[in-house]
Amino acid sequence: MKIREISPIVLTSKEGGSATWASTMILVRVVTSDGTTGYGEAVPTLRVSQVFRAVEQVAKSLVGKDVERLERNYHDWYLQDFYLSRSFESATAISAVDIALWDLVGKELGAPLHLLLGGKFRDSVPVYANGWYRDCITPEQFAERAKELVRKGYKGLKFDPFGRYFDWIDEKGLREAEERVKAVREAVGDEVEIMIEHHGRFNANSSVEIARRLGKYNPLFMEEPVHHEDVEGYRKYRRSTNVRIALGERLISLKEALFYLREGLMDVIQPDVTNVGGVTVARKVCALAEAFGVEVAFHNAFGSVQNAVSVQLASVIPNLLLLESFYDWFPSWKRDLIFNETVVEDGHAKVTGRAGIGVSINEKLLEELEADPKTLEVKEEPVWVVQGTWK
Ligand SMILES: O=C(O)C(=O)C[C@H](O)[C@H](O)CO
Ligand SMILES: [Mg+2]
Repeated sequence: MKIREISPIVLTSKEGGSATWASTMILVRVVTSDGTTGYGEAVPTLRVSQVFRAVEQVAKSLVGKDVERLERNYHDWYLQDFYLSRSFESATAISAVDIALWDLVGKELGAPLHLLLGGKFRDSVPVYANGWYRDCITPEQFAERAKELVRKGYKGLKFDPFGRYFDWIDEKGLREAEERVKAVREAVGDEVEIMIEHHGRFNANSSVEIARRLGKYNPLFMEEPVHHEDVEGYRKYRRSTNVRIALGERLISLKEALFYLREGLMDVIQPDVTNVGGVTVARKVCALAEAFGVEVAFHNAFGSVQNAVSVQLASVIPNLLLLESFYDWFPSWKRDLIFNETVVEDGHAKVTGRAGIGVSINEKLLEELEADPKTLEVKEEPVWVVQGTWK
């Protein structure tokens, strides 16, 4: 099949998500010469209109090419884009197109993604919850909400207890964070995994102090404790703490993943299929991580197409730790968009057998939700915030 058209589509709705960025999805639709349609998803937390334009740029290099030549298509994008390939917008654009191409190959062969990738290693995917603590401020509110998750069957939950602090944190911030983490730990007991999200926003001194205060609550991992590009900071954090480190949601290429793996800076890698280079690159990152003895916990925070693909990828790799899931905290339109096909039951996501990415798209709803990208710039809040915690 030939690629006939590649179109970016921005979706939003009045029903907001756990933050401004979570109220939007950027889809990419690829239509082939025989009229088949495939879908991918790009990162919505950035400059939405620039991502939109970046997808149009990818279309210039791939329209007319063979759908099935997945590696070759990624290479042809790099050939055209290599001078700017460090651009996050460009990486998320090719990632979204790559996902749509895998969707199309699966539809052409009548095979779900997990079969194209070598078959299921597990029949369902263990997930942890994120996005659940919107408007939780006090330790009691965090604890109450955490108990609700356990009642729903979740065995892992992640949260950012640091409110508005950025780069450094003072005693007041440390105390508030510790009270929240302590309350959650006491609410869920020792059997439930808790993960501490830092959103890559602290300097190493602050993060080391945070680890000293919160390590006693046995977090499964400390996520992005320092700024992503602060390699010396990560080295200092690594030699100064004994907690497990997770990072990876900002990785935008295989070579960048290799750099962090070779430095030994993480115990858990969190590639995001919508920015690391799609399925084509995500599966290579997982294999590389396996060789380094690093476990995978895909970043999975945006929309229901990304979620569907991440469930498929998580079902096939041997070194999966857990898959992140906002699924139960999506605005309902995100679940309706894929006919709610990837429900979470008892802390596990179902692995569907539908051809391609494993879900179908509600085209009627898609038309209703389509928005003008220029109207969706995230203005007032930092992108890490979960609604209501930004006080
Ligand atoms: O889900 C995570 O791990 C996140 O860090 C969520 C982020 O706030 C989201 O991806 C926006 O950057
Ligand atoms: Mg994160």
